[in-house]
Amino acid sequence: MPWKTASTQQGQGQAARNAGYVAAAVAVLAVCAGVWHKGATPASAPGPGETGRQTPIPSAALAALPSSPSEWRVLSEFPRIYVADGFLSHQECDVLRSQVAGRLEPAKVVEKEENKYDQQAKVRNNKQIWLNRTEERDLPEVFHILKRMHRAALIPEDDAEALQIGHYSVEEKYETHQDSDPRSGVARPATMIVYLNDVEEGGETLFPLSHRRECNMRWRRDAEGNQRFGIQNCCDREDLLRISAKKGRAVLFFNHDMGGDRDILAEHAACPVKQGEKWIAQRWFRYQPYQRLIHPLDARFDGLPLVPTGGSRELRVLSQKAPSVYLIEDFLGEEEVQLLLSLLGDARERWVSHEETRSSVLNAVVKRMHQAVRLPETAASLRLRAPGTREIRDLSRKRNRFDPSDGGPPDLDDT
Ligand SMILES: O=C(O)CCC(=O)C(=O)O
Ligand SMILES: [Fe+2]
Repeated sequence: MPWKTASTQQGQGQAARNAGYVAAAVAVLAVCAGVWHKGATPASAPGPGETGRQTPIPSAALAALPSSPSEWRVLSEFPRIYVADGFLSHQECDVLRSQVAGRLEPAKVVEKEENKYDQQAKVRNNKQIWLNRTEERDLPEVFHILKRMHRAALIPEDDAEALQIGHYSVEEKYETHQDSDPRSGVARPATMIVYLNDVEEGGETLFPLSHRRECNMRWRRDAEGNQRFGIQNCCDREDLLRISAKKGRAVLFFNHDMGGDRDILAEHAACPVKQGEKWIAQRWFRYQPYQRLIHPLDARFDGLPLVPTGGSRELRVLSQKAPSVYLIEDFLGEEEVQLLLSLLGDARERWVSHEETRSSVLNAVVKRMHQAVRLPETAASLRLRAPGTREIRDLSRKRNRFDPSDGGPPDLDDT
């Protein structure tokens, strides 16, 4: 296992330790601003509880709103790519699609060259719309989805471009590209895509990772001598990370590394749809407020736990920035708390590792912690002490490429 370092210190009685660990089932995540925000946070950025907030939704109305029971799976740590099935309900997918209402227009790319239209069609030939401020702010179904997207990415609600709804017909695609181009002043540290329908064939989101050169926008001859352009060379390859479009499935990926620089490995593409059509909702997250939209508070997920959340292990936002503080209830089960206490034994403090303990429970807890803060497993070691804390340190750039023979993501190619 990549996380390691073990040391023991003696002292402190069992009773005091137990008291300290009562809090262990609740995790408070303070996400270091330096990890997520490159440069200073603008002073004008509104935070929770500041002016502009609307009245919280009454608790009676909350029960009717769907929660997000989906678990995030880690597909890649460098770059960080996550997937959650059922992130949106089918009904929510339909609500987003219905916003399009005949407004689709050809999608554009940041382009500096002449002959823009041809170039664009070669790179990207699908259609899309951007929701407007009013739709994002005033439609409860929409803003609840947006709030959930931001909680999942651990990014403040106003740090994003408008939601896009995209559509691909047969043969429509988007060649390999990066979502972020800081040199042109377009820094999009993370992206979330939610598929709004099942695609019959094709239409996967492809991450070539270390095979980028084999998939870039050039003509190549395949084994049968056929000329194939760009991602046509890669979209049928079983050895590459391809995520098939399943209704409600979300993909979250980070376009910048943990130091804030654009990560070339986050390059990706939309494979051509072969049969059927493809609908997506896409959020491009920013480092700073972009639209200056303030969403109403939702007592299930904003602020201290006064109302029960929609489900166990839901993330509650205590503070969105400076610092970002999140709370997760029922983070550990009783059995897990007992296991951690037993690993501590008589020691006052102890660093524990999977190598040393061979504990599958510990392994699962550590993985869950990393998943919760959207950080690679190599980025920390687990220190047990009263009260229990998890330290994030050693942000080494150890590569952990997608390897299908490694267990990989289960059935991601099934539609
Ligand atoms: O549709 C997809 O799978 C990817 C879309 C995409 O990467 C984009 O629009 O930037
Ligand atoms: Fe993209």
